Amino acid sequence: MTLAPPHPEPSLVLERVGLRYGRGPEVLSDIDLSLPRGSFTFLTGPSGAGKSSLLKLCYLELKPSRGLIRLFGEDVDALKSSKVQALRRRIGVVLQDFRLIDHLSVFENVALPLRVAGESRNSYASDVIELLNWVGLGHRMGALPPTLSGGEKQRCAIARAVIAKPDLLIADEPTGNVDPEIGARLLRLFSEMNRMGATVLIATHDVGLIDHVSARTLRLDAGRLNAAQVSPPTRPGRAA
Ligand SMILES: Nc1ncnc2c1ncn2[C@@H]1O[C@H](COP(=O)(O)OP(=O)(O)OP(=O)(O)O)[C@@H](O)[C@H]1O
Repeated sequence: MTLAPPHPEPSLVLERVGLRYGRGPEVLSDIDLSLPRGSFTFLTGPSGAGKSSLLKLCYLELKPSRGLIRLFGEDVDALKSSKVQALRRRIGVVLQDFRLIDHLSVFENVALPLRVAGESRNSYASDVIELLNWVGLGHRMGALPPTLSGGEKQRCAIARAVIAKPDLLIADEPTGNVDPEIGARLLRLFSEMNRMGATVLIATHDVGLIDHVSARTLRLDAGRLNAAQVSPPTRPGRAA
């Protein structure tokens, strides 16, 4: 029998991280952040505080100007780029600009992480269809992204982020373009991923979202992270 280590390595650790764009001022300063494995964290803060920039550091789209990032126990700075790419494939990401591939259908966009992982269409088709039905895109499976509404693009991006059951799920305003009912449904999806073991980090202005799940909430103000607090759900049970 193999016993789990008493203190498993956090999914992500940032130590004294700072970020500046080019020669501009530091937009993030002295960020200390640890995401324990299987944790659920919300990131809030006013527009321009640096939430999107911090998420981009977390999924290694940006390099910090100073400080250290450890992802899944690995010091990112010391890794070869092939290893960095392998670590990034363990992250599901939902970005504000969605980054869907315009010439691939909704189905193909969502299936892409599985295709890249070498799975055959036969093995994943029913999972992709089930997930698309769950996010309310069952009727748009053959559509190309440029023909989708903002909310449909967002749901497609979320489905793509979760289809491969990532170890770490990072989402930037994932309910920004949908009505409250669909927002609650999407939050259920994130909660379910978390229940299955994924570490979840969501940046949001949506206080309603935060109120519906028991999670740690971090606040960014002018590029600095404030002490954590745990927000119990205002309603009993898990996500709405
Ligand atoms: N590519 C870039 N080049 C230069 N400055 C940038 C770039 N991206 C963001 N910034 C600056 O970094 C700061 C933080 O921006 P960021 O988008 O991370 O904030 P945010 O909290 O996500 O804002 P919002 O809630 O409006 O999305 C802002 O001052 C912004 O102007």
